[in-house]
Amino acid sequence: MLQVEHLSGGYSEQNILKDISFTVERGEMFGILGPNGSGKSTLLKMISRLVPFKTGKITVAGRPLQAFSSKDLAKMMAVLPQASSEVFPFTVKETVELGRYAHQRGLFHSWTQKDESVVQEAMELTKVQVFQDASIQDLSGGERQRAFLSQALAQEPEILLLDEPTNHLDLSHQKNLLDQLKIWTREKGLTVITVFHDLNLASLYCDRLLLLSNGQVVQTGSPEEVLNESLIRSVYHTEIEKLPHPEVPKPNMVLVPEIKKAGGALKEGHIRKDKETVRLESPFFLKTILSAPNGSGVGWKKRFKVKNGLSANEQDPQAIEMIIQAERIYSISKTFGTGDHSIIFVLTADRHLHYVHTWLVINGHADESVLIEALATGLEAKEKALRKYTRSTVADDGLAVAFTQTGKEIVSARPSSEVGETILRGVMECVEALLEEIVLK
Ligand SMILES: Nc1ncnc2c1ncn2[C@@H]1O[C@H](COP(=O)(O)OP(=O)(O)OP(=O)(O)O)[C@@H](O)[C@H]1O
Repeated sequence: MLQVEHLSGGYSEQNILKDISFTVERGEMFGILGPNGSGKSTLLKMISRLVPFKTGKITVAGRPLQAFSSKDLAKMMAVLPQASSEVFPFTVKETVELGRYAHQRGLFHSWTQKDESVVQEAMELTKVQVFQDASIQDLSGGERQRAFLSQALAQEPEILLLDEPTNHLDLSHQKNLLDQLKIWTREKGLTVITVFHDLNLASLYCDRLLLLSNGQVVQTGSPEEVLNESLIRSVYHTEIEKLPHPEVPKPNMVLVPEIKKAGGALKEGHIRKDKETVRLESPFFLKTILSAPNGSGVGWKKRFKVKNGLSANEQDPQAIEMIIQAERIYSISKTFGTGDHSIIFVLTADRHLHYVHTWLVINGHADESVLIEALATGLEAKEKALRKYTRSTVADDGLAVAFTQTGKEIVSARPSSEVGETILRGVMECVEALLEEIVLK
């Protein structure tokens, strides 16, 4: 539908865009990303012929861009520019009606039934009919954005060029707009080329992305290919992490603020014990993965508690609570390693080992995969130790692995890794110590 080949040019002698090439297929939703000033708007302006290019070629539906008359080009593509505070004092409906200009014929442009129905439909889709008689100057930023989108749709284009279309829109209007555009690409074959600042919206909605930096293409491809963690970090010069979206197979990029560096190393001194409870109070949040009968999952927690089933429940979203149905709780804690290279083991049980809850507090930094590895290794360690020493049946035990997310970067917690071996050894020694504790008391 659109072919851009070796495009270069700018506003003066100096080229803003340098040797840009890409193609966009009919019915595709194509996103343009890049830092401020990288040339995204300039690229849209060259495609819509608002800014001439110096060298290269743009082909639209098989024809060179220059070969289109202004009216033919307006029927082919509509542009929603970056929101501006300067607008003419037209009503919303008059503004949308301007979108029909290219479709009107004859010297005395007559307004047809078709024009009216297209305008009504465009207003309906963008939900601006309610203020169709209001002056566009009196609308909020988001309402204006929708009115101009309505104007672009009234043009009935084959290609829609959008410059940050979700700017000024609240969450539900962002979603409605992008969902609607996606439906049009699928059902009507509309081609959408859109600039995005929000990497996650681009990831969710675009079929392919183009990443610009200093007027040059850094990468084109699927969201998975373009939203590469190290590439995004180097282009945007910022700390970012890539996670899978929880519901759809698209990457989700999350900013990592500098304040997250708060923290430190935890010690056994943070643990408090008595006959009915064992508590660990961390002064900062720990990244925690939990496998427990009353709920498993990943989250940030500060307090860890094992209590006997006789005391009252506390609803504390920052806490992990495990229960032992016995009057007396036996516990053991040990530290392996030193300082910010250490693991604190805390095991709690009842006299008959019907319940053996395990906490592994790891002074170190782990990504999602290491978190999962540590949990799996912890489960394996506990099963091995308990099978060797005591029980053969599986009980309702809880296992929590918590990382301080400061200090050493842990690259693996599989059983064969250094951390994995420590987990296997530590759990075994703690089970032995726990048995001694029970026998002695
Ligand atoms: N009309 C103009 N005359 C001269 N230079 C311009 C003009 N418009 C933009 N530029 C320059 O061209 C470069 C690219 O601007 P452009 O607006 O295309 O970037 P962008 O990627 O869209 O940025 P942003 O994310 O901030 O909207 C910038 O250095 C900008 O200063």
